[in-house]
Amino acid sequence: MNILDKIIADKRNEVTLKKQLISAQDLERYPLFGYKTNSLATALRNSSSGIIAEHKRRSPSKSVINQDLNVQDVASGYENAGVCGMSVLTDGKYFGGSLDDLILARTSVKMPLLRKEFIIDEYQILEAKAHGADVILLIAAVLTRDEIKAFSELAKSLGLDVLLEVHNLEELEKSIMPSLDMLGVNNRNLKTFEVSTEISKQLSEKIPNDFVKVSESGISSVEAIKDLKNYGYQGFLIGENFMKTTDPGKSAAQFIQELNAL
Ligand SMILES: O=C(O)c1ccccc1NCC(=O)[C@H](O)[C@H](O)COP(=O)(O)O
Repeated sequence: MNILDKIIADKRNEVTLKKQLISAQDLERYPLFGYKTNSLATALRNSSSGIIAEHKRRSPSKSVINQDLNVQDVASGYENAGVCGMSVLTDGKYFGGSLDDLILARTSVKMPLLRKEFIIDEYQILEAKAHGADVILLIAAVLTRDEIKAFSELAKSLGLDVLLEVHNLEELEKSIMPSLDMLGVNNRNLKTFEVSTEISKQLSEKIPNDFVKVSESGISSVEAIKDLKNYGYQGFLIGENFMKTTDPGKSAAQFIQELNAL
């Protein structure tokens, strides 16, 4: 069983339990459910840097990255640095995140927030909305085309943007549909955990121009971004490179300064 299969098996149990505790109707009564969302896709189209900075305490590939920081400080630091949006990992078991992190980030910043989660049920989309997200992630590797369609249409009806993530051409070809806003190529091989932006480059010409192209994972240099921009990428999801430092906001600010100077 690869890591994604393990995460999804645990997630199915987690969602079943959560649904018994809080109903979908209850989620719709949460104060943040009515929050007016901001489009990440629009922010990326209008940005020169295109950075989506992630809050990531730990991961299956790196174990502990940084457990000492306050999510509100990280969020404010990223916003002050001028990133386009923030990704907040809400999985607890594998990434040390939570929905509380999402709420805390929401109360600290106005920029678009991505709920970075392994979504396998419409319930989690309502949860994302109820906890202040602007964007959800859908992972093609763990969803059927019918699920991608139903989940993305639900998200759009709630005013959420949808980032669809793929790892290969097969996943990309099965997923393309108008209810998606951004197509993300994940550079991390989930079998070996190796990262290479080559896959983003290879798939770039297969992604129709109607979607904002996002390259995800393993990005640690401004040169890599310059290179990816030549392949049409407008969004760059960066976690570990900022989170491994004592001040992720400051690291993001320096990174953006370097990028602008290229
Ligand atoms: O990061 C992992 O080890 C990982 C393992 C299994 C599934 C997903 C995983 N990461 C989620 C992400 O997509 C990344 O956190 C995100 O793209 C940022 O990546 P990085 O800049 O390399 O931290």
